[in-house]
Amino acid sequence: MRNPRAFLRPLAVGAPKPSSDVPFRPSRMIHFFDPSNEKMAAKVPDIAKKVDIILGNLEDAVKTEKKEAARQGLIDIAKATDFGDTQLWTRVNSLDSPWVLDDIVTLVTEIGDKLDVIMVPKVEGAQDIHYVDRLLAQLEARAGLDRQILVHAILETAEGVANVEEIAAASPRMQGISLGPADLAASRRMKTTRVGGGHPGYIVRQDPTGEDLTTGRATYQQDLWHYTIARMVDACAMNDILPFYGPFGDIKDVVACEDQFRNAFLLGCVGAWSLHPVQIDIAKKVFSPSPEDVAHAKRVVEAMGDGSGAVMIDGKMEDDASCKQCLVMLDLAKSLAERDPDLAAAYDL
Ligand SMILES: CC(C)(COP(=O)(O)OP(=O)(O)OC[C@H]1O[C@@H](n2cnc3c(N)ncnc32)[C@H](O)[C@@H]1OP(=O)(O)O)[C@@H](O)C(=O)NCCC(=O)NCCSC(=O)C[C@](C)(O)C(=O)O
Ligand SMILES: [Mg+2]
Repeated sequence: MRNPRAFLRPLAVGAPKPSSDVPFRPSRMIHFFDPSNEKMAAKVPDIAKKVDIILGNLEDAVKTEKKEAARQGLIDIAKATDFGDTQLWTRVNSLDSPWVLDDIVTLVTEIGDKLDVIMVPKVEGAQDIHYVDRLLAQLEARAGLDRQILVHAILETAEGVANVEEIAAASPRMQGISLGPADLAASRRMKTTRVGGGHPGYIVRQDPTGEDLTTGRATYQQDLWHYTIARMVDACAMNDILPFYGPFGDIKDVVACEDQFRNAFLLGCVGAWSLHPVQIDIAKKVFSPSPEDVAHAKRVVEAMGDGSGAVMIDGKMEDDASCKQCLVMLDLAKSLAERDPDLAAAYDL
């Protein structure tokens, strides 16, 4: 582990200095596209205007024979597109794959000035982040970049979950972590076949009221991901980096997608992935606080003055701690309002 004074020193001569703060830009959805798919790629300039983050995916969901075309496609799109204040990310191939070294070297060299964040899949411990950290510093120095490219880890192995706190703290380059429920399910040998979401078999059942065990007992579906998301949120919050729910693979089930995203939002995640254009508006809706919640937060903060003491609002006690929750809500609303004129009008801040 690096000593605290060395933590913020560049890892290569001439590399940009690490920042002590992760920029908290609006990050409600990370929209995935396959840069080797011409139809998807053609939509990127328009989609980029609607999303907070657009991500060129090079890893799973890109066919083996298209890996190099996807890498080159992302370079071409990045060079040809003005992304405005939308963040450009990529997901590179996993660190044990034959493609990742060329992914990182080529992308930083060619479009390092345009890339905000590199998402690294299947991160298992701090050692994976340290490897990417040093490599990026060397490449940034060689490319003459004046700002660091940040790193986002996907939590998608049992080992990664067990080490999530050390992953979150591994480098000042860490921007955040996403849940990868499909690979994580496989790694844990969970008996599911889905990409995120619930399962009808994962339930609790009401106690029997008499001798009859088989009828009249309600069942309640439980959330398979609660433990992992909560643990990820804590690891991120304690290190001032950002937690995200990952993908929801049942594209047609927009209702359950909204539920899964909202659970993550309420637990502390700042955003989720959109795999299909239909999921962009779901994420925008869920990860933007409602105007009612923002109005309530404003009332509480105004009534609390310097934030100490206790007051009654609408029959409920408000104090320092509820005031702090309201400030979290207002900070988010303000940063979203700066980017989104409709929200600015709705929030009236
Ligand atoms: C699901 C799929 C196959 C349905 O694709 P489709 O073509 O069948 O859908 P569609 O409804 O017919 O599409 C309508 C139009 O939208 C376009 N379109 C469709 N999607 C997009 C998109 N994302 N961005 C931009 N455009 C898109 C599509 O090309 C089409 O264009 P057209 O009208 O001109 O014909 C397709 O949406 C897709 O491939 N999405 C991305 C999938 C992906 O990135 N998966 C990897 C992330 S999840 C993951 O890796 C797991 C994780 C974390 O690692 C772990 O849990 O372990
Ligand atoms: Mg995966």
